[in-house]
Amino acid sequence: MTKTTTRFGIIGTGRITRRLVADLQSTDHVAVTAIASRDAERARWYADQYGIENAVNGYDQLLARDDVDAVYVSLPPSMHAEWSIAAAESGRHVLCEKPLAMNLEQAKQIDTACRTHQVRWLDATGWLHHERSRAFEVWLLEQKFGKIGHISASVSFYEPFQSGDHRLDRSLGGGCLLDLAWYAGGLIVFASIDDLPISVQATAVMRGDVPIRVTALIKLSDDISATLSCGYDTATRKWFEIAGSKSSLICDDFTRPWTERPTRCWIHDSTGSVESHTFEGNQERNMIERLIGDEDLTPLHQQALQTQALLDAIDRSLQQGGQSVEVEGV
Ligand SMILES: NC(=O)C1=CN([C@@H]2O[C@H](COP(=O)(O)OP(=O)(O)OC[C@H]3O[C@@H](n4cnc5c(N)ncnc54)[C@H](OP(=O)(O)O)[C@@H]3O)[C@@H](O)[C@H]2O)C=CC1
Ligand SMILES: O=C1CO[C@H](CO)[C@@H](O)[C@@H]1O
Repeated sequence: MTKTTTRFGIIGTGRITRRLVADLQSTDHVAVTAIASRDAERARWYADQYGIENAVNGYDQLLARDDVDAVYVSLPPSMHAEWSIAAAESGRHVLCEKPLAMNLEQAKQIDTACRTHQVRWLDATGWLHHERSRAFEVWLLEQKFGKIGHISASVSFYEPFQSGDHRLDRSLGGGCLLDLAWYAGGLIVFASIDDLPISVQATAVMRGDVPIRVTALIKLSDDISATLSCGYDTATRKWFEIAGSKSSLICDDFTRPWTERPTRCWIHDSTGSVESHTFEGNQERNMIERLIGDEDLTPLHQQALQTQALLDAIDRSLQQGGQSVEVEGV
């Protein structure tokens, strides 16, 4: 894409839309021209509230407009594939909320539709685009921590759900597996470099048919293991650790949703020395810039598909009573 303005249309008016709209509007070469809701009055309210020129009644009506170059799909997970594919088929670039889809098959369909229609896509997984993640990547590639033995990722928020919250509705993609393990699983995939997850054993705490805590033991190779734990039942926890033969990286704030405050990580070695690093930046703006830029996004697409494959395997293990299952290669 050139440095002309990319005009975004937003589909959905949920909680996260309120946050991302500001990041879209404050990114250079981006304008938000329209927002669509299932409800005309809600679209009007959002448009007025956030200074968006056009309020659109119905998602398909947004795709029929000629002032939209890219679509931000901000809907419950069960609707991500349908509307991302529809956006791609109408020639629009796609920024789809996390989790990319309900499963790997749908995720691949989104990727294929975007390739076929030659549009760019990203899932809106902010942490991947933080300055800190770039530093982690460099450290991993230069083997700063020595030989990796274990990776641990944990994401929890205590959720006193409002009734009707889509996160408690399985048919809409509710539950912490898709919602929160997307973050933790993504981190494990990100940190594993060439040793992608190969098998998984998982257990869950359920509320009705929806997992509200998921814990998984993941094998990356014969000598690398990972643990993942996510839930709605404990206070906020966003923990990530990469333990290597020389040192361990510890980060206690890795998803950093919705704030621009500085974030830290620590590297502990076996002599007891601790190195501290502080990072700043707006991960969401970085993400939007990458989407509208001309960088090859294939590695980020692979990361998303591999994360989705890991979540599929965790789900299969849960359905099989916690048995060890293989992770499909992507
Ligand atoms: N990147 C991040 O940091 C975050 C990402 N998310 C992700 O964003 C997505 C949306 O989450 P969130 O904003 O919390 O969701 P909300 O439930 O607050 O909003 C979802 C929106 O989707 C639309 N919608 C369409 N059909 C339905 C339906 N059947 N039930 C409920 N809503 C429907 C509604 O908009 P309308 O009726 O106006 O059309 C609604 O406002 C999820 O995939 C979630 O995982 C969430 C929080 C943080
Ligand atoms: O991605 C997310 C970040 O935090 C929320 C907790 O309030 C999650 O439920 C959400 O989907």
